[in-house]
Formats: sequence, C-alpha cells, structure tokens
Amino acid sequence: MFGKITATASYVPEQIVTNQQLSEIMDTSDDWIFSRTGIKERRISNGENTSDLCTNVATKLLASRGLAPDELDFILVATITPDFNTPAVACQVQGNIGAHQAFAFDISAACAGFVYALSLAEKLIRTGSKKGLVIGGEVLSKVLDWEDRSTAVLFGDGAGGVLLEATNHQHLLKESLQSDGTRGLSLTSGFVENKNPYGSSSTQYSACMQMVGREIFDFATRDVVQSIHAISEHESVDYYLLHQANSRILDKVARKLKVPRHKFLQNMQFYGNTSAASIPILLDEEVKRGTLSLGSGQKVVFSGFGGGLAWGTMLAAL
Ligand SMILES: O=C(O)C1CCN(c2ccc(-c3cc(CO)ccc3Cl)cn2)CC1
Repeated sequence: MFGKITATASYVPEQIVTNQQLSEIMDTSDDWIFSRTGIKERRISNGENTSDLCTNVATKLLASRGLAPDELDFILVATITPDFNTPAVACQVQGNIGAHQAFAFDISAACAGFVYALSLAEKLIRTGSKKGLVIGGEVLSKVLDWEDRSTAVLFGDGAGGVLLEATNHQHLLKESLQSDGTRGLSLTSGFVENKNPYGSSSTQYSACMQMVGREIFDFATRDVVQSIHAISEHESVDYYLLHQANSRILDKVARKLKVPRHKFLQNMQFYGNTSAASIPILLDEEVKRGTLSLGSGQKVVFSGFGGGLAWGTMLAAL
C-alpha cells in the first residue's frame, strides 16, 4: 500500500501583526521588510500554544473526511516550538481529539520537518498503517528575540497538515532527505543552559532564535536547488511548494532551475516564515482556492529547508 493525501487543513492565530506595527517597536520599516523578504504581515499568537494550533488542524482534517478520531493509526507533528519537551505535541493532540488507537510523536527537522514527517508517514502506511495525520505547527513568536530586528521580522505562528490514507497507487513518487550538522550553528533556537549545582553553567548559546542569514540564504540557493533539480528533472511539474522563508529565494531558485516563477506558489506575504508549518499552510490554501486539487494527479514538488541544517524534497502526484 501507498500513502495518499486525502485532506488538507490549516489554522493560524487570529492576531495579525503588520510590518508597520513592528516598525513601531523596533528599528525597521515596512519597505525594508517587504523589499528584502516579501513579507507584509504575520500571525502572532495571543494565548495559543503549538498544541492548540495543531489540535485545530487535526479537528479540521477529521471533519473534512467525516472520520472518527479512533480511526487514526498515527499522528506525526513536525515542530521546533513544542509546548513541552515532553509530552510531545503529537501526544497532546492525540489526547485532545481522543484518537485512542493512534501512536503519536514529534519530529524536529525545523523547516524541513513537514517533508521529513510526510516521508516517514508514507513508510508507516507501506508497513501496515491505514490512516494518519501529518501536521507542521509552530509558535515561533515565543522563541524570537523581539529586540533583534534581523530575526523578529521574519517569522510567524501557524499550523497546517494533511490526512494520509492507504491506497493501491503510489502518489508520493520521489524523495530526498538530507542533513548537514557541520553547518548547524548557522540557525539555532532553544538552547537550554545547564544550571546544575555540580557543573559550571556556561551560557554558550541563546534560547532565542539566532540565524546567520547569509549562510542560510546561500544554503537555500545552492544545496536546496540541487535537491529540487535531482527530484524534478525529466518530470513535468505543475507547481512547486517551497518553504516560505523569503520571496527572493523563490525568485533565485526559479531562475536557477529555469522554471517560470508563477509555478512557485507563495503566501509568505501574509504569514512570514512559519518553519515546519509553511508548506502545509500553503498547500491547504492553494487547495481551498482551487489552484491544486486532491485526486487530480497534478504533479507538485514539496521542498523544506532550514535548521539542522536539514532539507527535504518530495515529488507527489495529488
Ligand atoms: O536581505 C537581508 O538583509 C536579509 C538577509 C537574510 N534573510 C533571510 C535569510 C535566510 C532566510 C531563511 C530562513 C530559514 C529558516 O526557516 C530557511 C531558509 C531561509 Cl532562505 C530568510 N531570510 C532575510 C533578509
């Protein structure tokens, strides 16, 4: 059996924070942010944590297919901003929706997390699971340094996901999952200082998101382009759904691959960079607006890339 995406859903916090509003609390401007990133606004949680966003997505996915929670075999959540180290967000979701038969765990692969999780979910289907949820969810606003304009303006909160069901035909056609830990310190978040009474507590790194933008930008336009080229050469791809980090990345990747820019779907102007949530939010929005249609056979490429470093690219027939 193979995995097929049979439903999509997304959920973002209600509160919108515009570039203009950010310019009122830090030394930045709407012009700078939009010209350098393509971002106009982002959703910022007001009291909701990652498990809340992901629970909303899970509830929507079940409702869209009329499934009972107990029909689920697994729940995977890709996130770098869990409510807790334990319990996993996936377990919180499992408890919240009453999916008593599902096993659940989180995947930490940063902005590649959704593609990594989708790849793993397909393996679960191939080895006997019948139905499961694959969710990317983040509340990045809780790990940002709101006095660091180089990062605070880039990120937002949100969640998106898919229902993956067993079928006789293969839909997830090709994949490439890669990592490079030697460049991991280019993008860090959530370092925990050890303050035990028997050790010297050295604050090596920050608990807040820190990024060497140039290195990540170069990574995205080199390694990721190679990954997408390898997966999509000799294929007729209808649309590319890349991690929504920066519109200039999409411009450069389209140019390098010699693919028309309009094939690179984009919504980071409204959400900023939502890490593992960016691809499933984009997928759900484009399904809801009719650009993409589940069951149509449309060929799409998913590609997520970021902290780890980790990058994952997948060719799918919807
Ligand atoms: O133009 C400028 O000065 C700045 C230069 C730095 N910029 C960056 C740099 C890197 C990213 C980024 C982040 C992740 C992590 O999810 C993944 C992929 C990318 Cl490409 C986003 N923006 C913003 C504009």
